[in-house]
Amino acid sequence: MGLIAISFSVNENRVILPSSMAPRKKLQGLVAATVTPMTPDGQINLSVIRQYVDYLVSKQNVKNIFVNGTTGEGLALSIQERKQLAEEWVRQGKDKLDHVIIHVGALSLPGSQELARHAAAIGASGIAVIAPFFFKPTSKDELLAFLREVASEAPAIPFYYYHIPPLTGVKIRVEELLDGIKEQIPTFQGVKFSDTDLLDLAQCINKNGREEFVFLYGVDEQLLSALAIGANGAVGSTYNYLGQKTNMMLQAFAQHDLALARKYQFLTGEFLNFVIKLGFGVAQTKAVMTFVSGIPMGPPRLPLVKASEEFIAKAKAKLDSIVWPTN
Ligand SMILES: CC(=O)N[C@@H]([C@@H](O)[C@H](O)[C@H](O)CO)[C@@H](O)CC(=O)C(=O)O
Repeated sequence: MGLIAISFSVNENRVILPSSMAPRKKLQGLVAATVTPMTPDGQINLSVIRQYVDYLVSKQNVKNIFVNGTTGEGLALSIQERKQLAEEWVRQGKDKLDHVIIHVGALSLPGSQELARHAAAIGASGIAVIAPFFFKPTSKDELLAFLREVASEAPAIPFYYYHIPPLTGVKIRVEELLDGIKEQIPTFQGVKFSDTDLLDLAQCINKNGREEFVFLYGVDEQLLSALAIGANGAVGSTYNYLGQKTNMMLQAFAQHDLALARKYQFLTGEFLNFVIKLGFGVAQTKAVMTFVSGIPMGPPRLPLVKASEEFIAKAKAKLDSIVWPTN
């Protein structure tokens, strides 16, 4: 990361990352959507984040993270907690990670702006924002206006739109949103596309070019299809514990070994298909990540409830039973 030395007793207006310090390496490949570790009594647990970073880098070969997103329960955290987590991830990621993207979306514009200023001040590599989803934008212009007001609070770091209509209910097509977006948001860098509408994604890539913007796909079980139409990489929950396997898929795809790439995708799909049938979400991701990494991720926050012991036993048995290609 292009970080400057900063003090972490953060006065958010004190340190603004100049554009020359922004990371030069384009965001691509895998980005782990981190879970937020919590103590058994439901407080955020910053003490394991260092271990978490080391685990991602050394065991999963994943050097990009997306903090406080869906998997990170960002919308279930207080502004203060989100800032503390962002600071700790940036601090622990320094000299180890390539990109630390902080999700700063919130239901209120001032909340989102405050988080955007904070992310810039602590040296995050970029920010991402979902569409507000209680009072929803009903048109491209309304959504763009909200995003612009957030992005302008962090004018020196890249901005990504986080498209996740299954959760936000905001179904404005990204193809439409991107038309002329650079004039409105000069820092606009790309999209985290967490939807199954591959026609929309394909149109975005076709019209804008994957060289100009970055397109990161967010439905892990369908990543190979997105790569085929030109996605630059992916942000997702499974890269926390299947990052190394998915990296093998990316490598096979890059080497035009489609048969091998498919094998990896089918096996990831076999696991996800199995757990989705059992009931799979953020709580279950925390449980899987706990048993795979050995790092205690703790329970989710209400209204989510922790995964059952039955789920954990079945998911573990399934994952252990998968025979991955040896190449
Ligand atoms: C709805 C949802 O949580 N989607 C996940 C996926 O990684 C998802 O867990 C995976 O594809 C399994 O279905 C990501 O797109 C979310 C994400 O990247 C985030 O945490 O911000």
